[in-house]
Amino acid sequence: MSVLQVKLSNLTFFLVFMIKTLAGIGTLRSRLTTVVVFLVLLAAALVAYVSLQLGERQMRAVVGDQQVALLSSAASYIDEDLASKKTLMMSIGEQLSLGDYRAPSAIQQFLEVHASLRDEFFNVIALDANGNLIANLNDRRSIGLSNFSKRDYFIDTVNNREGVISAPFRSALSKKPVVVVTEPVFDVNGKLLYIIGGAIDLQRPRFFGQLAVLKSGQSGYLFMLTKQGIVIHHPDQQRILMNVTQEAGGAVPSTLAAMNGFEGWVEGRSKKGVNSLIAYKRLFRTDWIIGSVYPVEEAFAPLIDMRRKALLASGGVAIVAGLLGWLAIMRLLLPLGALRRHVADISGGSINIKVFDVIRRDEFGELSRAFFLLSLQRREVEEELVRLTRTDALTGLYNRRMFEESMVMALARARRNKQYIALAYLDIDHFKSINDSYGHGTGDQVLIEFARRIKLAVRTTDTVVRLAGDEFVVIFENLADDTEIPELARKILASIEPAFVLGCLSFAVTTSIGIAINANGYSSVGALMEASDSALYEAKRKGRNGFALHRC
Ligand SMILES: Nc1nc2c(ncn2[C@@H]2O[C@H](COP(=O)(O)OP(=O)(O)OP(=O)(O)O)[C@@H](O)[C@H]2O)c(=O)[nH]1
Repeated sequence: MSVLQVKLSNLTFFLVFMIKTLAGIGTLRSRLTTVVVFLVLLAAALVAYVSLQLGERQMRAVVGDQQVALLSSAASYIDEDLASKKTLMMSIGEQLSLGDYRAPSAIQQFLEVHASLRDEFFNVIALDANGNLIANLNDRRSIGLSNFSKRDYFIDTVNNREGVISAPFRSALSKKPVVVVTEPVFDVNGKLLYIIGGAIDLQRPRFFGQLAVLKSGQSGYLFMLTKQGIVIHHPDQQRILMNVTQEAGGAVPSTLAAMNGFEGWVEGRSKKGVNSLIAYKRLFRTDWIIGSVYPVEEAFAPLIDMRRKALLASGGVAIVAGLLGWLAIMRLLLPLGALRRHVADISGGSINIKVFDVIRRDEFGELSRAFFLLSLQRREVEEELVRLTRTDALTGLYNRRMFEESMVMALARARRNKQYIALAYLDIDHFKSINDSYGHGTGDQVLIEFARRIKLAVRTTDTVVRLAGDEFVVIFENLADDTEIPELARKILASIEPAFVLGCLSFAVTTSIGIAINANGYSSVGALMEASDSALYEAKRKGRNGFALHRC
């Protein structure tokens, strides 16, 4: 599984976890806050991640290019050094040739006289055309004891008839790792007289001393090897003259690439397994390769520090933005809280539906208007239900239930105002025969018309009730005395007297009225009902279409 796949699967897992968590969070406010904080965190993390990635990539390129530039300086420094050594050898060869130095002792003396050679070379020797050692600046005792005709640098110089820079090797004379800069000396006829060679000690700081200064950071270092992989310079002295391809583990891939001509920088593991920026550059005068190793950990130390700071900064930004988001949501959702309270109040029985803010133009306004309309409809339905439970469906008068409530209150008022109260009990005479003669429907019409006439005959403050069937009651209030009662009864009888005209039918309807009177309201509903009932019985007994009056 690739790193990207791992990151994606982690992100998916995190998103699923977030959705499940959100579903479990109670209020809309807390869900919104969580979403905002989460999105801000995600955005901050993404911005930080992308910027760091871009920054890292650019920084890698800058540090890598810097390494190559560094190596180019080091390469030209070594090229210059080799060139000056070669020039010196040519000048020595020229002087030997012009001075016609032939005798080995003369050559030895010449070398010893030119002490400045020691500044540039570890040792200078002269070999005759057969490779025999004929002069040795460092040790004249070894003259004549060695032959170097098998050395590559000797063979190459003889064959090329010009000076060469040898491959590195261990000196037979000094046992030190060296490279040799040669120069052939010819007589006037072009015959090779001898070869002089200046040895450079590869461990001698002077030659590569400057390279140490050029290394990057504390843990970075420079190294040099030949195209064939022989180490010329390395901080680990043990590796000098070793061939990197033959060492344990072999050469690292980038070094193999460099041996095949690669120049530039790569990120990879060094020989010690440390992840590093490794750069390579070819020298101009030899087939040597100079390289640099710069451990990534040190190279990107500023970047790692920057990453930590960026994470802290983005975390801080996310916290502040999340906090602001939370405050904004709390502020924006205030009307929702008020709406919820209003709905709860109305469910709990409040009838004040004006609390809804129906003027708002936003979604809360729409919601408030919807709740307002809903509450209005509910109130109307409730009112209708109340009306239905209190009124008689046929006549529209109060029903028995309302009568009892009205009577209790009327009695209380009469007591309070020290007034008379009267209860008239009405029963239509021979109503059964109306039903029987004209049908039940006509009987209903009679009941409706009867109720209408009684309503008109009494004051608006008097209460008219249909108790059941053809039985009605009227509660008379605000009576100063009992003298006006008969007049009220006669008024009712008079209102019923005109013929009932129902469609094409016209007939007379009469009623009997039993009235109970009470002074000051000190009586019960039952007592008044009983008294009015017995008065009605009396009125019926007396021949109907009249009234009787009882006090209680
Ligand atoms: N059309 C109609 N008739 C009803 C209604 N409720 C009761 N009744 C009838 O009304 C009649 C009431 O008769 P009663 O009051 O008992 O007798 P009455 O004929 O009026 O005789 P008196 O009261 O003695 O004059 C019954 O026949 C009932 O069936 C109703 O809603 N509509």
